[in-house]
Amino acid sequence: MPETTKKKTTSKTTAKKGTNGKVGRPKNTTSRRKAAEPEPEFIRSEVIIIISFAAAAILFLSNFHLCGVVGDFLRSLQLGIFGGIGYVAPVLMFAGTCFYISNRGNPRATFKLAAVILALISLCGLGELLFGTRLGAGGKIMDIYVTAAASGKGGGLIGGLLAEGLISIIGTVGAYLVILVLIIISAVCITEKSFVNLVKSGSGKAYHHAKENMDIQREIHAERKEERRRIREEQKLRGVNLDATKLEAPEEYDYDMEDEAAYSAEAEEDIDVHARRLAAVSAVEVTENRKNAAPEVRPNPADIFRGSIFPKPGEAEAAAEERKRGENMGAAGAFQTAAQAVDADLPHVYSASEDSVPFDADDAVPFVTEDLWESTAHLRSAESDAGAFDESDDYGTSETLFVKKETKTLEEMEVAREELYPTDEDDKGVNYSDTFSIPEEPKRVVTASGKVIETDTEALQKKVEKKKAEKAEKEKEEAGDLSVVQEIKQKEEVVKKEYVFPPVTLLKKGKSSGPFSDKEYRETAIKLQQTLQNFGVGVTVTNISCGPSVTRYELHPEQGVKVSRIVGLADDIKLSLAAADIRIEAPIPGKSAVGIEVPNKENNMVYLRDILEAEEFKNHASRIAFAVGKDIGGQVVVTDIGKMPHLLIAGATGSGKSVCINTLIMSIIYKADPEDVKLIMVDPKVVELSVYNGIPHLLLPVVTDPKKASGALNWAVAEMDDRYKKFAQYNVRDLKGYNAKVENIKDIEDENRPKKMPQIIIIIDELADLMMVAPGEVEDSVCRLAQLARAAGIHLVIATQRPSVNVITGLIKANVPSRIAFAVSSGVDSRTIIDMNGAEKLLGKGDMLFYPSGCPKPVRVQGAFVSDTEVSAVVDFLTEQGMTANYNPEVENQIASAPAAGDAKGGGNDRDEYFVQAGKFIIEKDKASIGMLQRMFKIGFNRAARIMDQLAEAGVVGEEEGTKPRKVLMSAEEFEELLEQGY
Ligand SMILES: Nc1ncnc2c1ncn2[C@@H]1O[C@H](COP(=O)(O)OP(=O)(O)OP(=O)(O)O)[C@@H](O)[C@H]1O
Repeated sequence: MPETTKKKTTSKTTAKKGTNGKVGRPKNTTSRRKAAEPEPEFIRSEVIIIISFAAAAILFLSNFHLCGVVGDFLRSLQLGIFGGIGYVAPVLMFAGTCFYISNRGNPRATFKLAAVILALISLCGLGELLFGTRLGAGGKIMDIYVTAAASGKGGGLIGGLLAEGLISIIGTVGAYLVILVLIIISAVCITEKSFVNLVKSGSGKAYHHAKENMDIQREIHAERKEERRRIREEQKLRGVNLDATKLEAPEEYDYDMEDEAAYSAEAEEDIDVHARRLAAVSAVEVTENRKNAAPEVRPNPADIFRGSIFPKPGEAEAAAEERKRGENMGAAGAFQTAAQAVDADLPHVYSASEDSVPFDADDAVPFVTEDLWESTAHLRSAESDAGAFDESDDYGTSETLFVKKETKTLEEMEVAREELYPTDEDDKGVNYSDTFSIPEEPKRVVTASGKVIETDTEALQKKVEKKKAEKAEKEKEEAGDLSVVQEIKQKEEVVKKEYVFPPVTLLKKGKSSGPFSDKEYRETAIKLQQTLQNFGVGVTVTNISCGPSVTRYELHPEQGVKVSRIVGLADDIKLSLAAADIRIEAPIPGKSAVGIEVPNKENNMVYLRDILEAEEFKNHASRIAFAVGKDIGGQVVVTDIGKMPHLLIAGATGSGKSVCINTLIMSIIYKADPEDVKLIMVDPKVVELSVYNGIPHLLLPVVTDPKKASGALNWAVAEMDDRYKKFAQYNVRDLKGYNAKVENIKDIEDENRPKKMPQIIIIIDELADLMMVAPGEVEDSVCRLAQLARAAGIHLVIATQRPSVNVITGLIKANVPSRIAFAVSSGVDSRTIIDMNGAEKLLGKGDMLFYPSGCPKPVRVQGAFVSDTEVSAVVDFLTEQGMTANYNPEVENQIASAPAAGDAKGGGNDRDEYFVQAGKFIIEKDKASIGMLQRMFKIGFNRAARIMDQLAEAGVVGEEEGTKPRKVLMSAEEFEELLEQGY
């Protein structure tokens, strides 16, 4: 009985509490309590952190015997449990506590904390394996604790348990492996960085390093080749018949190995050099026999190394033949052939070469030994006597003659090359006249093959001098030009800073939308069905697509239901759903359903960053991809401006046009290099696009003056014509073809080489302002560009808030096939933009009907949003990186010098060409109105006003009278008279 009473009392109290808490208490008390609620939680966290800090400090200091008896006990406890890790355990514990408290409730933080604990345990295990004392047979686990507590070594009790356990199961090596794996796993979990990628990037770097080395090798190889070619040419100048001296190393063999793979080429090269040098050594002997016949002709050092001069008569031919036979043998064959040529003289040296196939660059080195040098000493001395080989020359020493195996590093290779070819001071040229004396009198020169050539020395001397003078003059000229060229180049270099794409982190990321409320959509669908049913229209809702700002319900009408009946019930549906506005798409293109678009209760913004990060944008092939927004199904919409090829954006003020243009420009900034895409921005509103001034994509500063704008359009027309001429010249059809062709041109040098052309996008924010100033001209330019510029890679993006027919004229409309309609006030405006109703039902704030060319019907899209702050951040990033605009002065000048719009036909102070007609018209109508002139002659306000002033000056009309029209002061006859007088 007492128990029952107690229960009752409890329940009563609970009930009371509930009542008091929720309803009974006055409102202000509740709100005060709500405000006070976070306090206990906050205080608790603070207290825990402070206490854990104090505990950690005591534990830490204990490790260093700073906390008395208790401290000593704590020390032995920590070291006994964690071993060496015990020294840092208090710090880790404190950090862990703080981390846990600040991330309470976050499962990811808990997971990370677990990973840290795992790492701690694994480290203890590793410490024990490395520094701990092993338990022998019969050893107790507590022995580890005692040892660790005393010495602080190893991994303590935890490490001991882990290490001993693992060793007993999988042995010591296994234990190491498992513990390392555990450490790596915990590191991956803590850092969330991929270990595999780390290894990959490491090996990638090694690969790149090797590749770079290979490239350098290749360059050196090319340099050598060039050097030899030059030396050969110089030799020709000296009058030595190379045809006759090329017997040992004919050109096609020696120098025409253009296409070999770099490494094998290098190997062949080395082998080749050895072979030729050896042949040279043998040639020395031969030369001795000829000494009397041609005493003055000394071999070019380079030729000695090539082994091309003075082979034994007949031997060279044999070698050439041999080589022909063994052409496919590659370097090894070459080496053998050369070796065979001297084999008879040096059998003891070359015996090693017999088993040298397959041949290898490294293998080649030992063949040319110091022994060989010693053994050929007699030959050299003979040659040196003959004056054909001088040891004192820097090319003749044993160190330089042989390429040693040690000359492997790049610098050493370079040094060796310098030594081998001392004449290689490219800039100075090869000065043979200093090295070799040219005979005073005509001489008979005997070439290697035994040919006798009569050389006219004087002529030769003159030739050399002439060549030298020519060269000096050329150098002088070049030096003169150089400063200018350098200046230009420097400028170009400054400008050609590599474009760094701004990081997407500069943009705001959208929050993930709340969970899809299935129930709510179902209810709306049922309501829809019910409403239509009430009017006798049977439909079934077949699909619901939920977009960022509207949801589309797809209805399938029953047999015999007319689509027009559903459309006619739009207002009733609106009423029953209590929706601000609905749009009916009847039928949905490509579906046998009618779509009813109902605005969402909550409008989810589509942030530009979300679209830029989407695969659709990232993987889009076009450089001028435009991140439009998300469609009704929440799918990312990305389009190619190049395919549009021109775009008209129209909508009432505040509907989102400027934001749309910003997203378009930002898409280009994030996708295209300024080398490939250039922008021209026309912003008569001044404030909208000026923020972009300075970005590298701009071809000229943002044009804010409407008069200059028509100049910019005229420039674009001229550029388009120019491009077409170039296309015709290169026989291509469009920009893509032209750029591809230009890229493949190889035979034209850099300066004259035609440059690749960028795509140009002309963005006009407010066409109406331009059309006011110079309607005729602007319309003409826009139409010309729109008709023809697609293939030339010039695209127009035109925005206007006045979708009236005198701004978006029929001509412009016909030539700008892609449209974006934002919210407009009437169906008439909607029809002006997209030739159908619908835009008047849009919700504003980026809600658009996107109607690209080739699409049968417009698609409803919620435009991406980018704020002015984000735009500024991106522009600042580009300018801070030094990527500023390199405005084209040519374009600027052209635009500045273009006649101001409106003046084009009028001309300065002169009488306007419409003066006479305007005078007659005004007299005839007896009404002097500027607007009337504008309409009649299809001219801008400025021009019409100027004509009126001229008429007033001539006395045809009176002075201005405020808002009243001017008086007409002349009759038709009087005006005729005036004209006859030559006015
Ligand atoms: N895609 C969008 N998502 C969300 N809000 C948007 C979006 N586009 C525009 N808005 C909102 O609408 C406002 C007006 O946009 P915007 O300045 O682009 O209009 P506009 O059509 O250019 O107007 P005007 O013709 O007067 O310059 C913006 O400040 C912004 O708050």
